[in-house]
Parts: sequence; structure tokens; C-alpha cells
Amino acid sequence: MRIDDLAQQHCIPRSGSEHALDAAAVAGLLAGMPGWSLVNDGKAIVKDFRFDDFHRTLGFINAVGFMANREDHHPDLEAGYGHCQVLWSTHDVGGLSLNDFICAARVEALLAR
Ligand SMILES: C[C@H](O)[C@H](O)[C@H]1CNC2=NC(N)=NC(=O)C2=N1
Repeated sequence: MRIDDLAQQHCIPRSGSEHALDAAAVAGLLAGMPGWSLVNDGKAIVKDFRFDDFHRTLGFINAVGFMANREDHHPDLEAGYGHCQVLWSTHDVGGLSLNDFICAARVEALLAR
């Protein structure tokens, strides 16, 4: 699925290992997501976003937080003055679900201009 199509989807509750994506599905989705990489033994995807200053970084964090609350799917965020690392994993699945890729694509859509 293309990143633009993923960004049009909404998260649904996904709980249980039957919702975990297999390695082939993850690789296929990741191929269309520039800058995102696999971490934590293939159980999470991560990307570090760079900004010119703190208020731009904080604006991004707030936008991601607003989207995450609306989707009821929440990232791990680590930030400094000019960057924010966004990590997606589905705790209820114990790894990656489609929700993680939907939200990663939605983060990219926030930055599109
Ligand atoms: C009930 C609610 O949908 C769940 O607790 C959601 C909330 N946000 C979540 N966020 C993430 N990253 N993983 C989850 O499994 C998760 N579960």
C-alpha cells in the first residue's frame, strides 16, 4: 500500500498477536516510507525529524499528539531543541500492526506542503 493511501486510513483497535504484521508485510510497507527504519527486533519503526528551532519542534510534537489522540494510537517521542524521534509500535499486539504504518504515514502527511 502506498504512503498516501495509508495516510487516508484510520486506526482501529487491534489487540492480540493475530494483528501482528509478518516480516514480508513489514518490509513491503517500509519500502514506501522514506526515512523510517525497523528497531527493537523488528517490533517498532522509528524516524528522527529535524527542525530549525525549539518552537517548530514543539509544534510538530503537538500536531503528532493531536493526531495520535484522534487515532487512539500513541507513539514514543524523544525530543531535543531541533529534533523529535517518533517511534511506533502496537503494545496490544506485541509488535507492529497496520496502525503503526497508518500513523507513520499520517505524521508524514502533517509535514507535507
Ligand atoms: C483502548 C486503546 O485503543 C488502546 O489502549 C490503544 C491506545 N494506544 C495505543 N498505542 C500504541 N502505540 N499501542 C497500543 O497498543 C495502543 N493501544
